[in-house]
Amino acid sequence: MHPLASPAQPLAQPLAQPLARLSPPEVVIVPPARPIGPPTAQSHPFAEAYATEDIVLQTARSLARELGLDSVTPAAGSVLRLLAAAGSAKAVVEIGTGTGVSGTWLLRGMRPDAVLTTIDVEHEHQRIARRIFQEAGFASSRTRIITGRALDVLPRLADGVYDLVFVDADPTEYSACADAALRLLRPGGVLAVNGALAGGRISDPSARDVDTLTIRETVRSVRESEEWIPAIIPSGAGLLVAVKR
Ligand SMILES: C[S@@+](CC[C@H](N)C(=O)[O-])C[C@H]1O[C@@H](n2cnc3c(N)ncnc32)[C@H](O)[C@@H]1O
Repeated sequence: MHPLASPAQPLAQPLAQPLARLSPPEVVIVPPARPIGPPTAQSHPFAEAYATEDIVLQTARSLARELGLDSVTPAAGSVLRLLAAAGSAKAVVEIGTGTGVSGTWLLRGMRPDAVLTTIDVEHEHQRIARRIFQEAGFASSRTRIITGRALDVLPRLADGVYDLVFVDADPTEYSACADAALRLLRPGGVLAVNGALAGGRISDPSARDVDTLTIRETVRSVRESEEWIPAIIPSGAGLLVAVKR
């Protein structure tokens, strides 16, 4: 187990050494030779290699792998950073903290005074993410880390004040999360949903598993809604992005 993942080492305490020196060789990963994450024909190797990750992101990604989590790929992370920067994002909601890969990319695009509200049902994942955000240089005031199920937490968040909502948790809840995003976002705010290509199954009519069906329905309803200006970005597992009119 990676030292940062050990329950015996409280992540709330500051690191005594730089993160690079804490990482044993087996978890210090080199930039990928092929796309990370679920295989998709659309995720281009050059786009993945173009988005380089530092030791903090590499460590967060490595810890996610140990926990069996799929983090956003570097290319998808760079798109999230771009969306946050393009919108001068001051308030962002993330559904699915994981170990903090996507959160770190988002924070790096957000304004210096911006706050990331990140939700996850697993406290253990968030304990690691909190430490990753700290190691990435973000003050604790820059993150609001809420433990709970997305559909329980989202109704408690304020209407119309968020610049970006990123969804990367339970695919069967994607439609409900997109509906919640419409309420949470200001006009001109952006929704981004990870996994929009459903692992390459999105356009395969014979794929009728519950995750694919829900993702397909979310992609369709966002495209047909008068309230969104949508696009699919085929980076990583695929991002459904949509601007709220
Ligand atoms: C794919 S991982 C997120 C990865 C993260 N976005 C990243 O790129 O670093 C999905 C996360 O969603 C969380 N999750 C699953 N179902 C959830 C739910 N209903 N509400 C909140 N979080 C949930 C899991 O515990 C897991 O940490």
